[in-house]
Amino acid sequence: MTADVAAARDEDAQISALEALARQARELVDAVVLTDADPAELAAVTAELAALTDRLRAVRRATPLPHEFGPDGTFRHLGNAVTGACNPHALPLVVERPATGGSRAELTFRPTHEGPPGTVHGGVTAMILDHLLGDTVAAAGRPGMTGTLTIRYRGRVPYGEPVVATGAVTRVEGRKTWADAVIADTAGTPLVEATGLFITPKAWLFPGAGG
Ligand SMILES: CCCCCCCC/C=C\CCCCCCCC(=O)SCCNC(=O)CCNC(=O)[C@H](O)C(C)(C)COP(=O)(O)OP(=O)(O)OC[C@H]1O[C@@H](n2cnc3c(N)ncnc32)[C@H](O)[C@@H]1OP(=O)(O)O
Repeated sequence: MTADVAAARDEDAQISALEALARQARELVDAVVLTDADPAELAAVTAELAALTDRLRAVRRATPLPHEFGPDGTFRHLGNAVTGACNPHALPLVVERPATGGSRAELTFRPTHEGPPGTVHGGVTAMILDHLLGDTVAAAGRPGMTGTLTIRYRGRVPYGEPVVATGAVTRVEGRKTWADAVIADTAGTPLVEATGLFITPKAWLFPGAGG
């Protein structure tokens, strides 16, 4: 085994272990939101969690996991707030890019995403749509930063039930790209609609230009 292959296997093992930790941390958050344990039990669990937090902090990175190209050549950001498999905060959203164009994701929100009673928080759905729009423009070869994001909340988004998010580019002009996205129920009824204007930074047109 060459040193390169050994290093790649070490990295794979590190990432798999981090993904497992992030999944468990999501389970923990869900358990916290729904627990009905008594105060003594809550205090005991809190003390154990404080000890675990100290153990993780003992070996600390300076920054979250980087944006990078994975072993299969595709772009990945394992620490991303929306898609990052190693980020407990992430849903995580798994985005597909259908051959017909645009982006698509099936997702199920959890009680931890609740805003109004029985309804997913509007900021959470906006975050998902922002990311899906960003992926949609990137899939069209026009990666960009969100310039504006307009949301129309048409119906309550439930948690605990699958919904589908889809996005498509609608217009391009110079470094600007507009796209629409929607979260719909499985019957196709739109619940939240979004329009975004994305601006491709000059540096991304000519990577390395720095401007
Ligand atoms: C090597 C490439 C690597 C790429 C890798 C990507 C892979 C992707 C893969 C997977 C998908 C990931 C998906 C992520 C999705 C998440 C997206 C977010 O959450 S983004 C965070 C929130 N947004 C910000 O933080 C922006 C902060 N703002 C800025 O950085 C700048 O203001 C920026 C880039 C938006 C524009 O800066 P300027 O200097 O390039 O723009 P100027 O030259 O001033 O303007 C150009 C034109 O755009 C208009 N413009 C600029 N900003 C605007 C705005 N905010 N709203 C409307 N128009 C704007 C201007 O009026 C101008 O228009 P006129 O040419 O005159 O017609």
